[in-house]
Amino acid sequence: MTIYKAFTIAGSDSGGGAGIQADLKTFQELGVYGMSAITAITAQNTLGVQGVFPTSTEAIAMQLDSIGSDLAPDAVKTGMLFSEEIIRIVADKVRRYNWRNLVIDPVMVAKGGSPLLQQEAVQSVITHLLPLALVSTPNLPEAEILTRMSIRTLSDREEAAKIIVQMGSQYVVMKGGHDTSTDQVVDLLYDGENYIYMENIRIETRHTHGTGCTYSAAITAELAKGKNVLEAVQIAKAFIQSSIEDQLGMGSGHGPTNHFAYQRRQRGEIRV
Ligand SMILES: Nc1ncnc2c1ncn2[C@@H]1O[C@H](COP(=O)(O)OP(=O)(O)O)[C@@H](O)[C@H]1O
Ligand SMILES: Cc1ncc(COP(=O)(O)O)c(N)n1
Repeated sequence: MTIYKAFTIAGSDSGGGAGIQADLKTFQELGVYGMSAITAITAQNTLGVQGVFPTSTEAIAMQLDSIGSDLAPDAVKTGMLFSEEIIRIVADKVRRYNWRNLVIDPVMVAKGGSPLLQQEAVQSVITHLLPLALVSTPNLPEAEILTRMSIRTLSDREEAAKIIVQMGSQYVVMKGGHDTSTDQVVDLLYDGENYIYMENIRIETRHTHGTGCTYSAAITAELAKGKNVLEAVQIAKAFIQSSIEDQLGMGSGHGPTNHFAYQRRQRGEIRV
């Protein structure tokens, strides 16, 4: 049996709901071997981010070289990259090791409002990273910052998706979780030609810490197994939907999603 390998380049979340921890749990649940390079350590729980400690650029470059020189990932994702300097190193190594199945989650701000990307680094995401992306997964505020447009209507989303594809990302998944004006969550997948809408009932919950990380990790895991982008996004959507629905209810703030839920449902252990 072939075991496919997925690699996450992201920040550590001590609370275990987002970042590296969410990515590795998701990889494991979806049956791929997980590897990681840590760009920053965050002291974090369901109440917020108490501290951010970027990893040294030397340590980041070495982690990327360790993977690149030996463990050939089948798909790679990026999460919290924090600074322009870190983005440049990551982009350089992605090109050097020819990592093509690349998912960019342009993480900017944690749910509680703490910055996870320095403002001056936004331009490097556009210049250095998006052109390398097979898929990018901005949420609505991130898409607004990347495109410098205000996104209110579905046609605004389509226009913003077009701009992000023009920036070089082959596919864009614009996540709709932040639009709380309806009882649906609407994600949009754009491949440069077709707009595909994915709609789900909005689950009423405060436990959405790490949804974006988990969703992009699930896309990465499925790409690692050889799924095409549409298939990978559809499976990831089912994964994130189950993990929000079957709440763990941990902590007194924004709790983590339930990374066990999707597989437990597949095995019939949780009734839908
Ligand atoms: N309350 C919710 N109910 C159902 N799906 C949600 C909910 N919140 C987010 N999602 C889904 O979770 C994924 C991540 O969404 P989003 O919150 O927009 O991104 P981020 O976590 O990066 O801020 C998307 O697929 C989105 O549709
Ligand atoms: C280390 C780290 N990376 C990313 C996020 C974003 O989390 P979310 O997916 O909830 O936006 C986070 N809170 N912490």
